[in-house]
Amino acid sequence: MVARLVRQKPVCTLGLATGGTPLKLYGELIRMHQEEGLDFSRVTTFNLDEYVGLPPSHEQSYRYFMQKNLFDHINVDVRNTNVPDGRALDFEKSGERYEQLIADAGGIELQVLGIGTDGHIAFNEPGSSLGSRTRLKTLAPETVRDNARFFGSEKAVPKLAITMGVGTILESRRCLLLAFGENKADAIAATVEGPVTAQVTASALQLHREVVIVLDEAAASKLARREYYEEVENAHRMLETGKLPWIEEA
Ligand SMILES: N[C@@H]1[C@@H](O)[C@H](O)[C@@H](COP(=O)(O)O)O[C@@H]1O
Repeated sequence: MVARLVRQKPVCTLGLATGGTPLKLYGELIRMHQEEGLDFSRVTTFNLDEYVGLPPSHEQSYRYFMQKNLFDHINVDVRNTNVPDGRALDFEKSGERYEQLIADAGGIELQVLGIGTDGHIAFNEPGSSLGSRTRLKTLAPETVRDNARFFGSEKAVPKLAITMGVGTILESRRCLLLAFGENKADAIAATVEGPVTAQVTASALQLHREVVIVLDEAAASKLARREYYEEVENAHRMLETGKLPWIEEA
């Protein structure tokens, strides 16, 4: 989906995420760049979020993550890559500036998303306004616990982040939500089949006009309507091949 967009629309704006989840996707984009010449030279990127207080050189900062896992290996112009400034002095202004940069770039064409175990997207923790914009956010205790593995201890995890808002994400033209592993199963079930609620900010995606969700079996395991989703996949496959069995049989 990402590669198709970059091929079809070389001048485009991507929204990117961090965390373990999108690593395979980034690895594949790097491979496609190196082996197939996938061209990122005119692509602009906006990342979802950044920890407060970490300089770009800090190994756990999201800027560092993006350089190491994607930007340093493709031909994107680093000046066209944007990550919220975790060391801004005035977070309100900095958030507004980030929103303006996104607007100036014509909005985000495709937003890549992971999901927290509490159902958050970016760092929009439970209780975040579904209309929120880029701003400062306090991390929930479960997020601090989840991320302690990267920092060595819970104490070392930054407790604040600057993050795109749910409202910002809802304005992207398309979203690609990725979730893998059993620990995401509850959050995915709540996101897809639960009510739209600020307690599970990913559930706001139910209001978005175009979201594709890619799951492994484990992350999908608590969905009640799995059989139907499999039918949807089959139907898409049928459309691709142009073969509709019920017409052939008629
Ligand atoms: N702010 C990020 C989210 O954008 C990400 O989706 C989540 C899940 O991370 P992982 O993919 O490592 O499970 O972690 C952090 O909270």
